[in-house]
Amino acid sequence: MKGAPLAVSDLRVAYGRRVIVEGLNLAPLQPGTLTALVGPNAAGKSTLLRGIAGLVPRTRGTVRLGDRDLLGMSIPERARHLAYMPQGLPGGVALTVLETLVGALRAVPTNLAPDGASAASHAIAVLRQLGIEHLALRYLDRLSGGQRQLVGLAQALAREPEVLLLDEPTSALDLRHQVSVMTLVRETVLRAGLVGVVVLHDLALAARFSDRLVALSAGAIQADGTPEETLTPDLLARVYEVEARVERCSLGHLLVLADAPIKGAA
Ligand SMILES: Nc1ncnc2c1ncn2[C@@H]1O[C@H](COP(=O)(O)OP(=O)(O)OP(=O)(O)O)[C@@H](O)[C@H]1O
Repeated sequence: MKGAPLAVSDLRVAYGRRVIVEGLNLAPLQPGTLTALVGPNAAGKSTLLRGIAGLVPRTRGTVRLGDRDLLGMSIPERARHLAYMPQGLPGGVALTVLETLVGALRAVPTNLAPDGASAASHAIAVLRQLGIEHLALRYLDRLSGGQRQLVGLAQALAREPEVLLLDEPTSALDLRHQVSVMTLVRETVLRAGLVGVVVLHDLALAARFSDRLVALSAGAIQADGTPEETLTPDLLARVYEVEARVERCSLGHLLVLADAPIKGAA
């Protein structure tokens, strides 16, 4: 079990002069919990995730893991603590899935994979967990969108970092894989005591698998609480500009039913 909280304070993330997130504070994200980040298109969810990951130049504010300053670290040092899965894997990579994973593991050695042979067997084990070990020797740029997304997730999970940041890990997946991937992410976060943050558009998935649900719009936090606290018709009207109902299915999971866009909203 690992275990330091992640605290974000007074964060400012900008692309050149275009400020997307300003003065953002997040109450500490606890180890062993999964937080879903939701909000409309262009709300700033990916930007916030990239800012926390230290991937946007000149990001200001503090991102602390326990008493360690993540933004003040060098990139390799930060990579020992944090894994970030972007929305899409870069294209044009003439490597097999296994080579990609072993390369990622060898770039930041951990005690999970201290040498080449153990990196390969650990990589295969992670592929197996995701049900994609049959893709190990396939070339990355010849995979389907969903298969590539699963490989991206395998890369992020393989290192079992203390902080796991996933940007829309299920957007290209079919129903079965959406549920299996979110189950695996949640189990990994709980078992290894990781701080997990996942950007999701599917509010039912977000509600079902997260402990905490943060809603963002215009680069600012609009609600932050348990899924039940955050997902209210009022919040959905304010943030998504939609008339919606929040109900429970026969298994007790929250469902969001969007009825109509609110007239006059953009
Ligand atoms: N590299 C970039 N350079 C300049 N502006 C950017 C860049 N990336 C994103 N933006 C802008 O930042 C704003 C927030 O984008 P971001 O991708 O963070 O939103 P998001 O909430 O993740 O959206 P979506 O749900 O559509 O993926 C948008 O207005 C977008 O146009």
